[in-house]
Amino acid sequence: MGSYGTASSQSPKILFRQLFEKESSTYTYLLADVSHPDKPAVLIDPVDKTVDRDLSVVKELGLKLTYAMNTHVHADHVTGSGLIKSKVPEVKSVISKASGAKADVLIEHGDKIYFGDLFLETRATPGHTSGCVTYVTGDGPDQPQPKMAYTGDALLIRGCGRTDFQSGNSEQLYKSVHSQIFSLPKDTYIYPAHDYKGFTVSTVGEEMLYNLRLTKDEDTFKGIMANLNLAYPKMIDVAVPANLVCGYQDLIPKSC
Ligand SMILES: N[C@@H](CCC(=O)N[C@@H](CCS)C(=O)NCC(=O)O)C(=O)O
Ligand SMILES: [Fe+2]
Repeated sequence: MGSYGTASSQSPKILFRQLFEKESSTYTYLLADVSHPDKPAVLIDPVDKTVDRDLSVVKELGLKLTYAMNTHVHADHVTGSGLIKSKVPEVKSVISKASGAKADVLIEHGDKIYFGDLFLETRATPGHTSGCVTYVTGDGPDQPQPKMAYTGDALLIRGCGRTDFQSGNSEQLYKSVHSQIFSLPKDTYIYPAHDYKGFTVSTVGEEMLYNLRLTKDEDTFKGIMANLNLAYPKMIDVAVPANLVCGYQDLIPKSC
């Protein structure tokens, strides 16, 4: 298991911002350790179209962006990671090794990404795509309470990511959510990568009771997922190839 980034001896204080990109209904999350002298920050699931907005917030709050992280290879929008790296070269891109995508840091289950004295722990949650991960704020007395889980498209509020492309597998998704997300403390906040109904946040306990798909038994869940009949995302043919190389590769001088 790997740990990326450095820790200091200050006691950490988390800054949290939930940002929205309306065309793809994507949430981007900005987290920082504001008690650390450098105020190191991470962005989870940035979108190319809103990179300038996100970097303005980072600047206005006096943060030092260190990682641009993705929960998976998105099919409906182009990640902002590549564009961010072209504008702030010291930022490192992060995605799972299992995604097959390029990035500076390829993480696996159990790996930790540190920003100041805070960290996000990686939980492999495949099923929507084979490389999906959930990032969970660190456990332990010096880590923020209550906990937060950035679930990408594995678990949406009252729903979940579809399983009909990018090696999606409903049986795998069911197991991922039950073993890796529903096993977290019930007061853990759930922050998904998308919402199409106006929700912003949920909790593990709430989803265990009210999720319209994951509260069912496995066979019923598989039946629901096989009959969603959703149109393919409009940008899939552009977004997936671009996201496999971390976004807009042509703007980036060297590696992704
Ligand atoms: N209409 C959108 C695509 C909507 C969509 O397919 N969303 C995905 C998540 C992004 S890959 C999904 O899993 N949805 C599950 C659901 O139940 O809606 C577009 O054209 O971009
Ligand atoms: Fe997705």
